[in-house]
Order: sequence, then C-alpha cells, then structure tokens
Amino acid sequence: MPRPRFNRILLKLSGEALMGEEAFGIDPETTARLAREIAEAKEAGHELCLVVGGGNIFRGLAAAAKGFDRTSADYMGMLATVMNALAMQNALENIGIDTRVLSAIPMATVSEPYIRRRAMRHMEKGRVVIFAAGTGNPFFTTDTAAALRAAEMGCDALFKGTSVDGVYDADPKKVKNARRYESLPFSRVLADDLKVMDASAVALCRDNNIPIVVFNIREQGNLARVLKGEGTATIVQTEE
Ligand SMILES: Nc1ncnc2c1ncn2[C@@H]1O[C@H](COP(=O)(O)OP(=O)(O)OP(=O)(O)O)[C@@H](O)[C@H]1O
Ligand SMILES: O=c1ccn([C@@H]2O[C@H](COP(=O)(O)O)[C@@H](O)[C@H]2O)c(=O)[nH]1
Repeated sequence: MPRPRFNRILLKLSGEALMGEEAFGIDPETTARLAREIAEAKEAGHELCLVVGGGNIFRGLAAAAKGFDRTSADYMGMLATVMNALAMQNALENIGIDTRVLSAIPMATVSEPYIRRRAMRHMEKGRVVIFAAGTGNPFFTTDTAAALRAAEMGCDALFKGTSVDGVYDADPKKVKNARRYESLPFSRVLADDLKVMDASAVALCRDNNIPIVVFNIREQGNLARVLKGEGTATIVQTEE
C-alpha cells in the first residue's frame, strides 16, 4: 500500500549517518551528499527541519559507563550535536540552501538560541531549520528532541534517517532472522520495547499523532524515495 505524503517534516539524522565509511566523526563527502538529498526534498515541495544526533562523536550513556559523570557526559553529547549541526549547515549553504541553526543550549556566538516562534518564522520563510543541542537537558536523546521539535513545529511526520531500513521485531544487527514491519502502531513499539527509538520519543509522537517513518539514510537517494512513499521503510502510526 502506498504511504501517505507528508508536507512539513522533521528529519532526524543519526550522528552516525555523517560518518560515511569512517569509524568516527564527520565525513565532508557524506555531509555534502546528505545536503543534496535535503535540497532535492525541498525542491519537491517539502518543508524541512532537522535534528542531528551526536553518536558519531560522543554518547553520554557510553561515557557514563566508563566513569564519566552522567550529566557532564550528556552535556558533552549535546555539544557534539552542535558540531554536527554546523557541519550540516555548512554543507547546505555550500549548495545555496538558506539555513538557521537554533541551539537548545544558548551559544550566542555560533548560533541563535532556540525560540519556537523564531523557528516557525524561519520555516515560513522557507529556511531549513537545524535544531542543535538536543532538548538542552541531560538524560534525554536526540530522538526525544526530534519528537519534541516535530510537535512544536507542527510537523506532519518525523522521518528517522538511520542505519537500518525500518523497524524489526528484534534488533536486526543482533538477530539474524529479525523481520521488518511495513507499518505498525505506536503501541506495538512500546509494548515490545523495540529499541529503534527511545520510548519517550515514541510516546511523544503517539500523544501528538505524529507518524514516525524509519528508513536507511546511508543509502543514496533513499530520502527522496521514502518521501514519495516508495522505497523500504517502516511507518509507525496510530492504530486505524
Ligand atoms: N527492533 C529494532 N528495529 C530496528 N532497529 C533496531 C531495533 N532494535 C534496536 N535497533 C537498533 O537501533 C539503531 C537505530 O538507532 P541509531 O543508531 O540511528 O541511533 P541514534 O541514537 O538515533 O543515532 P546516533 O546516536 O548515531 O545519533 C540501529 O543501530 C539498530 O540496530
Ligand atoms: O536532549 C538531549 C539530547 C542528547 N543528549 C546527549 O547527547 C548524546 C548524543 O545524542 P544521540 O541522541 O545519542 O545521538 C546523547 O547520548 C546524550 O548524551 C542529551 O543529554 N540530551
């Protein structure tokens, strides 16, 4: 069955999507490719805002497991997302896309602070708004930031661009015969504790009726395909 078309979308890019074939950090060719795909989505008439993860640089939970103070580690993780946001901004502006970075942790010399009304105004002007520093709070992740900003911006859907091509009945990187869902309700993701996304992010989308589309952003051209309702992806939505 073809998937519905969504106009205003929040695209969550996992930090790892920026690494390309590298094991760590930001690959300029990959950010340029992602920027071209975002430009193509804009040309197709979609309004876009972005949340970029930080897993290619720093994850608070992993650092806490090695002895870092959790809150300090989470702030470091949030700062990592600012680096990724600036990298995406640079790649987009290199191809003439007007952008603004809005950070949940105010840093006046590098970006605007996050103010919802300003973000809305930027979107109305056709800019790609990049939300940096997650929610600005420790103990959260950029998935929850993505769900929160999607709700605040009145997005029609949250597109999670990641390294797997959808939601499976078990982690496909760990379970060989895991089966992919084409579509499933929020309640199943939560009841089965499917870890493709945080439960808090899933619950926020459920409560605000924002469908989540999970797809593989590492595959070239996939964003355009999935936006057209084609290609391999899973849609998580309210039960009919
Ligand atoms: N049931 C499941 N279906 C699909 N993927 C799953 C499932 N359970 C766990 N995963 C894992 O979830 C991960 C997807 O999340 P991702 O790696 O994009 O994390 P992220 O926190 O959003 O990104 P980052 O920290 O890199 O910014 C995949 O690596 C996948 O192996
Ligand atoms: O609201 C937030 C968002 C993120 N963090 C910290 O940043 C890292 C990187 O984000 P990912 O979602 O894992 O890509 C995360 O591990 C947290 O440590 C945060 O504290 N609050």
